[in-house]
Parts: sequence; C-alpha cells; structure tokens
Amino acid sequence: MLGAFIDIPRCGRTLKVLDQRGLKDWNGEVEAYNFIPFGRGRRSCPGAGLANRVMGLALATLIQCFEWERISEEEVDLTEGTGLIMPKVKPLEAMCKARECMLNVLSKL
Ligand code: HEM
Repeated sequence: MLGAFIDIPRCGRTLKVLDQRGLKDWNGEVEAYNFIPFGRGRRSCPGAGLANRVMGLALATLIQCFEWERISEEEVDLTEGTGLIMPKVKPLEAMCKARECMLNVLSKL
C-alpha cells in the first residue's frame, strides 16, 4: 500500500487506499479506527496500545474526579473547524473543580 486516507462525504466514511493500481475502497480487516491516528503498516506507532489505555484512563479520571461547568450560561459552540484532527472553531473553555470525595484518589496519582 502506498498510502491511505479517509474520504468523508456528508454522511458515512470510506477508507480509500492508493496502491500501484490506483485508488480503491479499503477491503482489509483492520477497521478499528476511522481516522488512522497511529499510522498503518510496518512503521505504524508501536505505542498505540499504551496510548489507548492511557487516554481511556485520563478521560475517565477527568469525568470521575472533577465537576465540570460552562464558563457562562451560553451553550458550548460545537462547530467543527477544518483540519486533520477535527478542531473546534471556538476552543473549549470550561471550569473544573475536584470532587471532594476524590481528593484522596487524586493525591495518589
Ligand atoms: C495518542 C498518542 C499517539 C499517537 C496519536 C501516535 C501516533 C503516531 C503516528 C501517526 C506515528 C507514525 C506512524 C507512521 O509513520 O506510519 C507514530 C510513530 C511512533 N510512535 Fe506514536 N503515537 C502516540 C503515542 C505513542 C506512545 C505512547 C509511544 C511510546 C511509548 C509512541 C511511540 C512511537 C514510535 C517509537 C514511533 C516510530 C515508529 C517507527 O517509525 O517505526 N507513540 N506514532
């Protein structure tokens, strides 16, 4: 495979691969990711397993150990910007406060 990219039409996502014979739909079995965050093939990221576990733990910690609030009454603007990593047009600003019952856990991290 020479390269791969995701074609994202308005609805649905299709993984395309570019090989010596041209561009075609990906028919492989590795469909775990829609956005190939860790690359593919022999030089793909060897830290993917670790990164996936750490990201899950980090997200779970943020949700379980903190109270989150908007900075104003205004709804959070979820408009997507352009770019490879789906940035928000307006970066998120939020307030968080450690949950008292989790201080013991947090102090041990
Ligand atoms: C969210 C976290 C991470 C992302 C999104 C990520 C993504 C990537 C990508 C896209 C590549 C290039 C793959 C390619 O060239 O096709 C790469 C390479 C690599 N990553 Fe990661 N990575 C992450 C975390 C980690 C971690 C935690 C480690 C090590 C503990 C690591 C070690 C490496 C190494 C050594 C390479 C070079 C592999 C090579 O060139 O053979 N990465 N990573």
